[in-house]
Amino acid sequence: MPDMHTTVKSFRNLPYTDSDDPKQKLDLFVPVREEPCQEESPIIVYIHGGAWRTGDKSEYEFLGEYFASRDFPTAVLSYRLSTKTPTSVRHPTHVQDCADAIHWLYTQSAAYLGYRPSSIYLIGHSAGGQITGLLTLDPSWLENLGGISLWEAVKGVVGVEGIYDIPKLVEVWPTYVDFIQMAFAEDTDTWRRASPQYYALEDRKLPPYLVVHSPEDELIEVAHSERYFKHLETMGARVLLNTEVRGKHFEMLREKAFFDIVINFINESQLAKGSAVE
Ligand SMILES: N[C@@H](CC(=O)c1ccccc1NC=O)C(=O)O
Repeated sequence: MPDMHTTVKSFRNLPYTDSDDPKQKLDLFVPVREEPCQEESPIIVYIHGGAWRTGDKSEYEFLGEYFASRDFPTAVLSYRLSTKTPTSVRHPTHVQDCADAIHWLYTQSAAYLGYRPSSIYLIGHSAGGQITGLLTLDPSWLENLGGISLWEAVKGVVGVEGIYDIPKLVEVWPTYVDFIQMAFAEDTDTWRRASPQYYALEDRKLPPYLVVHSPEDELIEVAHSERYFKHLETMGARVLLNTEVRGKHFEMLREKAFFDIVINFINESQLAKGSAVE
């Protein structure tokens, strides 16, 4: 783990809806500043992976701690998983929960941050990459959340070893059909509609988008990210592909190189935003 900088205060298990389901909660990691800072930092939202059936925010505290120590308040989300067969939780519940969490952060997190976050950066790993992809490419998710549109507040997206094309994933890895059916049922049309690869933005500009994939990923092939990257390139100006962070599917998240490229991406996107001529 890289060195920490700023002291971090954390707030755990904040419920982001009225439900008392332990999965509809988030942990918030906030940099403690000695002096009020000039500019409001953007907030990072981390959406974990685990094939929509495993994983929990508690396993990714290290990411919240680290990004907050580098002055970025960070929310690490849990969302309801598709664990049992037959399952009651299926797509689009995962995406809906994460959209609800983002809405909560916008409307309620000022009590913890001291300001309302108007710039949001989404990071999604693996199954979380599917969720962040849909939140970005299907704007209906972040629009009309309690009468406000948060789509424009998303200033950048990082997809990390994401699942973007479910039919293709199952074609390449036939055994994955088990967890895909648990989360998306059997209908391959639903698989397609749940895949960011098949969405394109019309009349809007794609936010800056970084696609990261370790060449040592043992669970998803780099070509999966390359195809998604090519698709994004047709829609946006600032789309980046990085295949330099080493490490296996879950291990690469702890690499210093991973933290560095995410922080660079956010800093550069913030600068580009400031100088953008609209
Ligand atoms: N540990 C997971 C497996 C998993 O996470 C996974 C397996 C293959 C391809 C992608 C995966 N995760 C994506 O979120 C499970 O037990 O279902």
